[in-house]
Amino acid sequence: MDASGILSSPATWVVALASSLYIFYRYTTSTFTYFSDQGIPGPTPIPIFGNMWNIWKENLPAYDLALVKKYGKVFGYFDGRNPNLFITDVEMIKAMYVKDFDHFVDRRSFELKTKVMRKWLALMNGQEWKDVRSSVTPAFTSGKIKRMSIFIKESVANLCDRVTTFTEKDGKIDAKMTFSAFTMDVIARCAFGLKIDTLGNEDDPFVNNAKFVFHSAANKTPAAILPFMYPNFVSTFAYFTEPLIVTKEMKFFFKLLEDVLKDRMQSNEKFNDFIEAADEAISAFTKVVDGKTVPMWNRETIDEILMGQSTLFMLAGFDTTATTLTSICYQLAKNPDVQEKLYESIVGKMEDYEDVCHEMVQNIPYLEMVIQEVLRYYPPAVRIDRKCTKDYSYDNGRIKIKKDQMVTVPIYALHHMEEYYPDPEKFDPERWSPENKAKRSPYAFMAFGTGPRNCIGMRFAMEELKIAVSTIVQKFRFFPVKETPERLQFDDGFTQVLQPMHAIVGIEFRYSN
Ligand code: HEM
Repeated sequence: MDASGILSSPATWVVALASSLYIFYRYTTSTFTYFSDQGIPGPTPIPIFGNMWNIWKENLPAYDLALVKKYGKVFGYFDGRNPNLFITDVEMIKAMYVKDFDHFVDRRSFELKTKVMRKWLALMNGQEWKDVRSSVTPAFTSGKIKRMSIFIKESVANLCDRVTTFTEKDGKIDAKMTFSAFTMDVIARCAFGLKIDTLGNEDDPFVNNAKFVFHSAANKTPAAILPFMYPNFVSTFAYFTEPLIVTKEMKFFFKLLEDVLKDRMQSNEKFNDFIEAADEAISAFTKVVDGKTVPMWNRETIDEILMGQSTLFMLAGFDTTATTLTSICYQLAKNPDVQEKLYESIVGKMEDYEDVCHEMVQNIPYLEMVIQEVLRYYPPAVRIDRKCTKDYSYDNGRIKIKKDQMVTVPIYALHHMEEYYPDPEKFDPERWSPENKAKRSPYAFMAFGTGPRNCIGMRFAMEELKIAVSTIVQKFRFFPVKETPERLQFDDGFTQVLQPMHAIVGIEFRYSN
């Protein structure tokens, strides 16, 4: 038979198809003995999906907790064909996220090519990440945050007006909606230099575009897990895949910032916001070339880095902080003793101050304890990960981690482990008294991550939370109403940030108001 005869034979096509399927099958399953060869337990993976089949329909916090309960503190998991070691062992967390950080500098990344997003700190790798992180860090010093606290206070004043209206009209609030409007207002002011009436104006393009960016329906479809299972596919076919991530709503914010930066170039005004602080910090970052100290980047690159961090500020800071405030409000409604004790602590501190301000919120131990317990109970980021950048061995070779392997800490599950937090489903701020805190490893609390790649916005977030809580708890009292759920529920789906649902609580003015 000649070549054309062979090609047209059905048998050839059957063999070719069967061989392709076999090769594909082998490709998607060839890694599946990676953990069992090391004696590490874990759920059984299936071809193509690994352990991620149906995860987009799950409730991620409950899913992770069930895995930890079943397989223990160290287990193997597969994102598609990619091994991912899940750890809730505090010594391992310390080793990989802090002590041997130089093996785990990177986070999972999708190598985006789109301008601005490719400069997002959260997605950058290696030396580039180190440079940008070092250059942006001075924008988050206590002094810079104090300057930005003025904007937070203005937004809190708007929040109180809005809550007053709800109190008079309905006697209850939808906490997530109310606090989302507030955190968006803070971000518009601090990261975009804009004073928009976010709280009152639902038609504002800033609000509408942000809503779309944050409430992507894709989290509940298999599309959400594609970049996790096959990141190289997403990078290789970036032309087709990136428009799914870089939507026109996202581009709205890039354009907005570009315009803000252009305006600022022509102005000598001082703004005291994040853009200004970050611009100063990034522009001042230097390198040494031929013995001479010169700026690290040219103006064009500085603008791109700046826009990257401002848009990331919005993505990383909006929902996380709104979810935390919602959870605080819910727990105060459900725990009146805690609420009263918090009220007394804040009012006691106010004796030395005319108004809630940066200095006033710095040292209120019980406020800190309540926020810590809320972040323990409901950590907004469900999981964090690191990518191994150089082969690594733990505990004298008992566990081997190869370059490119992922290591994940399921934060929600870690925070609900009996071993670290006895009676973990009990909301108890006393866990954070200095004596109780000293008994526990600091690595059992990961709400802001840990090590050199932890949350860069942590101090800003804490400032925002403390100013908002200190102000509203003095004026209002929260309590459960018939719509308040027995347990706070979170939306299903492969979401990176907890999404509280039906967080309706009653609200009344304090008598002293
Ligand atoms: C309650 C509020 C917040 C929580 C719970 C939170 C939590 C986290 C967590 C868990 C991480 C990963 C850390 C790790 O991998 O070790 C992270 C990273 C990050 N967060 Fe936050 N965050 C909050 C607010 C903010 C705010 C307000 C900003 C911006 C000002 C921000 C900016 C970032 C950035 C840029 C990163 C990536 C850092 C890097 O890769 O170097 N976050 N955050």
